[in-house]
Amino acid sequence: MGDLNKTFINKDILKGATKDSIKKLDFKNQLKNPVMFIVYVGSIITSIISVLSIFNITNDNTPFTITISIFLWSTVLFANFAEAIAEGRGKAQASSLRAAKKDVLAKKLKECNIDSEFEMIPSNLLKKGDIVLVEANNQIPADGDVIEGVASVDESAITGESAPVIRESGGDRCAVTGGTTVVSDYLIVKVTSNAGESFLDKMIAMVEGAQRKKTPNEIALQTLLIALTAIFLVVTITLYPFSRFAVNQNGVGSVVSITSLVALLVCLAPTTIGALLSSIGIAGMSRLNNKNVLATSGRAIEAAGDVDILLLDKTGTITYGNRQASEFIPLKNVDMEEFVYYTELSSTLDETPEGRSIVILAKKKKAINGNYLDVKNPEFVPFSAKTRMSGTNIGQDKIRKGAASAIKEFVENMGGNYPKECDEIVESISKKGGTPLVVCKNEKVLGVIYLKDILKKGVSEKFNDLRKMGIKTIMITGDNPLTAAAIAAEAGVDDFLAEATPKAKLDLIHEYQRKGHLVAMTGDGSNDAPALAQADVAVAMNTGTQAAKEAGNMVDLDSSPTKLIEIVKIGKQLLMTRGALTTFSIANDIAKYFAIIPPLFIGIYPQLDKLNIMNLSSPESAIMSAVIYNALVIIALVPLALKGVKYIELPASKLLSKNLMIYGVGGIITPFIFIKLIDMLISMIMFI
Ligand SMILES: Nc1ncnc2c1ncn2[C@@H]1O[C@H](COP(=O)(O)OP(=O)(O)OP(=O)(O)O)[C@@H](O)[C@H]1O
Ligand SMILES: [K+]
Ligand SMILES: [Mg+2]
Repeated sequence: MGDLNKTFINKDILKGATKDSIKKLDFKNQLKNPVMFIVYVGSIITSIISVLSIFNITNDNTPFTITISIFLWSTVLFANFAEAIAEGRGKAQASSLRAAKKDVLAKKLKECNIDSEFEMIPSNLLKKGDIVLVEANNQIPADGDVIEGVASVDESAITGESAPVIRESGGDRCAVTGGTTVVSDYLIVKVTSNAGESFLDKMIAMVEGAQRKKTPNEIALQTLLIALTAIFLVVTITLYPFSRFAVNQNGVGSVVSITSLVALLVCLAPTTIGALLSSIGIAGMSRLNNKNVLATSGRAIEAAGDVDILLLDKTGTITYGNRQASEFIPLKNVDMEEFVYYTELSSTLDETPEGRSIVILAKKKKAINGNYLDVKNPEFVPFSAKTRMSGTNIGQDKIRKGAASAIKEFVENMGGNYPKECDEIVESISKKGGTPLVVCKNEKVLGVIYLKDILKKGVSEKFNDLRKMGIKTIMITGDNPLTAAAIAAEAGVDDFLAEATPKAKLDLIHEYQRKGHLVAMTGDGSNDAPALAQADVAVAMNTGTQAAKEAGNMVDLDSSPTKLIEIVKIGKQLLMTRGALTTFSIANDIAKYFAIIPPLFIGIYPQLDKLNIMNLSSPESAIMSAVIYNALVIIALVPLALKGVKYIELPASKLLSKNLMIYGVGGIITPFIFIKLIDMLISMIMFI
């Protein structure tokens, strides 16, 4: 994200996180994480016992109790720290975004025209529906839609991309973002969001994690962790009367102390994953931000890990989306002058980029032909993705331009016939990947406009990578099948759907979802919005319309059609990291079991000696070592939780067995080694 802070961790983040881990000690905050709450309560209990034993009110082992109490508090603090540091990275990103969000004076117009009267008002007082004029070198004061003008806009404050982009009224590139700057010309903008609800505000809230909700997967895992903890809680509590009973029966040993039981509970509970769970999620979000993608839903990031179908809009997504008129081709019996006249007439009021480019080309031609447009009361018929045409009515005459199939139907409905010659021109343009627009006057076809568009750079290799990841790519376009086929071949997508209406796009997604696929969709236009709203992972291009951005659950600031590769990797990595750390955490407990149970009960049941394979120096030292290890392992794993486990391209089953090997077996062995080492260290210290 451009000037967003991309550093993994720096001094300020560390400092802030340290402070926050203490702030997070408050009761209400601790309650949010039930597994860690148990440790929190345990810390309080052992602290009280420590105080009581210092004043000899109880006859507990004072150094032992104090040590346990210190390390239980550390466990809680380390868990807080893990979460705080994950949030800290987001906060650092947010503060550099805030720097882009300056209040400016806006020229609020009385009417929608450049010569209108205006008043200067601070941008934070602008409301939805206000109309503002933004001239060259001025910052756009709020999010909005361009209703007049074409200008280049510097969006680097948000995207980090230094090359200015074109923003213009009418088409899929009419949305502007508050905080960006007009570089040349002027724009008249209708404000679409109130102060405090802008895209930048939302971005800031997102990267700060303020809006992060737990995903269903996370909730399911947390429920499992709580259940495990509850079982251990019951087991531990019953051990107390049990040990009392056993001591009375056998007449040997001593009753297990409350401190030891608390320690046992904390060691058995899945505290490692409990402490790191939320930071894994926040870090995933952060990694996505670093790739210039903003996600409004954590669930979408997880879904991205399992996506197997990607639908892409053509114009504006796979191509740059500035379809420009490049050639006029009249039919044989129509002369160029007449054709140019009607082409311009069909587009004079068409505010789409296509329409405007047609007028520009017509004006160029007219400079040669010297033909002037002079009509009374034209009635404009705007373009819609459903009719796939636009035009002008003058008196009885209906002049139209649009997709060949749409014009064919129009002409035939009016009793005309659609000439074969036109089909041939349309075909030759389409085969080159161009968009043909057929022009007609009532029932008579006049000729064809050739609209050119350019493929975004480097897409075809990237689609190859998606294929390797097992993702099928399908381009969907309102264009005709031949144009679609040409662009599909050039871009290297697996399949395409042509002449798609917004509803057809939506239906296609429904169909795949019904068959059990997880569907991602990338699009930029208002006509993509319904499909984006339905897709499991919906990436809107930043260059796209407000409607598309609102319907999606992610915005790609780079407007790259292949950004999904990165998104999928981050999604997979997030799921893998969570799985790996859960496995590790639970495997760890097996070793702790062997470390703690034998020394705890050996006094009562000498037979337990056989289980004492770790041969730790004393029961107290064994319990302390297990608790210290349990605390330190959280800190040790923070970097892994933040960075994520390494992503490798392997089939899911192989990946699972590989991870089970590393984190499962590793999780059993590691604590044996470290608990033994800590125990040796403790007995050395005691000896000194
Ligand atoms: N201004 C216009 N006037 C008349 N017809 C148009 C205009 N713009 C586009 N068309 C026609 O309508 C078709 C659908 O355009 P639309 O922009 O809705 O496509 P889409 O569904 O967004 O897919 P894509 O983004 O790939 O074009 C175009 O292929 C073109 O033939
Ligand atoms: K534990
Ligand atoms: Mg489009």
